[in-house]
Amino acid sequence: MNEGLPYMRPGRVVGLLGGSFDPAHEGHAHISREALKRFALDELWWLVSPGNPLKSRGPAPLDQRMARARAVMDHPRVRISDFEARAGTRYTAETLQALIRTSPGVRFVWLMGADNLAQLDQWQDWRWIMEHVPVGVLARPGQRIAARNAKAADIYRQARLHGYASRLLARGSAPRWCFVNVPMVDISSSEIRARGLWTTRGGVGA
Ligand SMILES: Nc1ncnc2c1ncn2[C@@H]1O[C@H](COP(=O)(O)OP(=O)(O)OP(=O)(O)O)[C@@H](O)[C@H]1O
Ligand SMILES: O=C(O)c1ccc[n+]([C@@H]2O[C@H](COP(=O)([O-])O)[C@@H](O)[C@H]2O)c1
Repeated sequence: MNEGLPYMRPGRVVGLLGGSFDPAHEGHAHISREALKRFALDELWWLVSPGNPLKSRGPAPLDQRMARARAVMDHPRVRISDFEARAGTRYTAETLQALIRTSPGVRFVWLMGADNLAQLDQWQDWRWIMEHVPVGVLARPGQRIAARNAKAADIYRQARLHGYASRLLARGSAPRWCFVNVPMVDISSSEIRARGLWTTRGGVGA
């Protein structure tokens, strides 16, 4: 049972971009295209979260966030998935365990923007994540210093792969992570919400 995700042959490399996507925007699409190239991914799956465990405010309804995500990211190698809601997982470590169980032999890479690297040490079982899944981090405006000072980056400094070798990220075993300095797109979901372009009940604002 793969909870709605496609069958992937063992050995294929799948990047996972988890997020609230409340709403999805061009920044997500941009880092996805960059990640496909920079980390030599075969596919990339957006995991539209039922809700970030660290955020107190609940996001817009999942079906509306999924619909917006599909409209923003139309790419033959990117899939938009509600795997976490289907599998009943919320924490990333649990989600990764479920994915590894359902897709044996597939090489997963966890992807995130630099802001999330700075907070990674607050995630549930974050060391398990680092020890089991390679992590690709993409530059985000204003987050360079926070990412550089991240506790996770310091603890796992020996496991860091240089940006120029990013295409090898999934070719070795964890712990292994890589920060890539991609061109940056300065946009966030919170800014879109603040401008009233996405209502808290979902959908495009009036
Ligand atoms: N403009 C961007 N540049 C780089 N990474 C980004 C960008 N926007 C989002 N990301 C990354 O995409 C993932 C999902 O992001 P998320 O859905 O939380 O969007 P967000 O814009 O960060 O939302 P919010 O403003 O509500 O925190 C996270 O890993 C985040 O770091
Ligand atoms: O597992 C955790 O403890 C955890 C804590 C915070 C965030 N995450 C995940 O990080 C991803 C980005 O979250 P967000 O809300 O910043 O888009 C999303 O997949 C979340 O489920 C996971």
